[in-house]
Amino acid sequence: MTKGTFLITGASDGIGAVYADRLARRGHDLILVARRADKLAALAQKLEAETGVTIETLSADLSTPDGLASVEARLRSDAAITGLVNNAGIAGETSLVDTDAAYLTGMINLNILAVTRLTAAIAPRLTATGSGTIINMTSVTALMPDGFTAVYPASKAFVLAFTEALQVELGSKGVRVQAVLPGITRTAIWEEEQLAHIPAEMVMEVNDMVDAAFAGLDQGEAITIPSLPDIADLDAYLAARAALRPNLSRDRAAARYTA
Ligand SMILES: NC(=O)C1=CN([C@@H]2O[C@H](COP(=O)(O)OP(=O)(O)OC[C@H]3O[C@@H](n4cnc5c(N)ncnc54)[C@H](OP(=O)(O)O)[C@@H]3O)[C@@H](O)[C@H]2O)C=CC1
Ligand SMILES: N[C@@H](C=O)C(=O)O
Repeated sequence: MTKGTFLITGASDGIGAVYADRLARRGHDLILVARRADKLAALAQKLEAETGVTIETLSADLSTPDGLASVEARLRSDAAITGLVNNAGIAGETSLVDTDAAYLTGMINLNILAVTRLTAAIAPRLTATGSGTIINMTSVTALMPDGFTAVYPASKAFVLAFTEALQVELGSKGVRVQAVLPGITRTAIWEEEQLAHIPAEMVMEVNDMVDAAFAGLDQGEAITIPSLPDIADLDAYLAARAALRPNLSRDRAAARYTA
């Protein structure tokens, strides 16, 4: 019996390439998406030979309207696709004032718009069958935007909020939705020079990160932070946020604003 096909964005390198490896070894057919067709083809050939699953590659620039539309169309129409890993993303900005506006637009298109539209493209089919999996790659910077750069952490905070909302909307209809928040992970998103200046105990190897994310998925976690030693810390954070909820919308301003 088929285990269903996963479409993975940003599968030509780094975290996405390891997801491809792990999902192939779990018996899933794959559709690998990224811009570099040669890298996708080489990975597909290797994994097909090693695992026997069927792997297709789609070369697309997800920061462009045409590239995004081509992958969206596939997600809408291909009933074999039962899983989506929204992984493609870029960082690389410097300060807001020094970063080219076109670069920031590309980052927002890829990190936010593509994640939104690809999820919206697959969601109707998954909710109709009451099954399937969506994995969204966010970042620990979603929880600590201060002290990093401005747009990248904000894009990842979007993905986290988007995913948490979908856990209610799609989760109630049988779709599994996971947010993965890696810390610093050794991939080409970082220059070697940058990693050399970060304490080694803060840098996770990419295989370890993805294996932990799968363990979180298998344990039914909605939010997986591979490096967080004590899950009670995340629970406390979420509980503190939930405690605000009853007072976040009221018919009168707080007394400190009206005295
Ligand atoms: N590494 C880290 O420390 C962390 C990473 N993350 C997130 O993990 C995800 C993967 O990052 P990582 O593996 O580290 O980065 P890499 O740079 O190693 O890989 C990025 C992948 O995205 C693809 N990609 C980039 N731009 C586009 C585009 N315009 N259209 C389609 N595909 C594109 C790249 O392929 P190609 O160039 O062939 O298009 C590549 O496959 C990102 O969302 C990142 O924000 C989160 C937290 C920490
Ligand atoms: N991708 C990393 C930053 O560039 C991160 O999310 O920590």
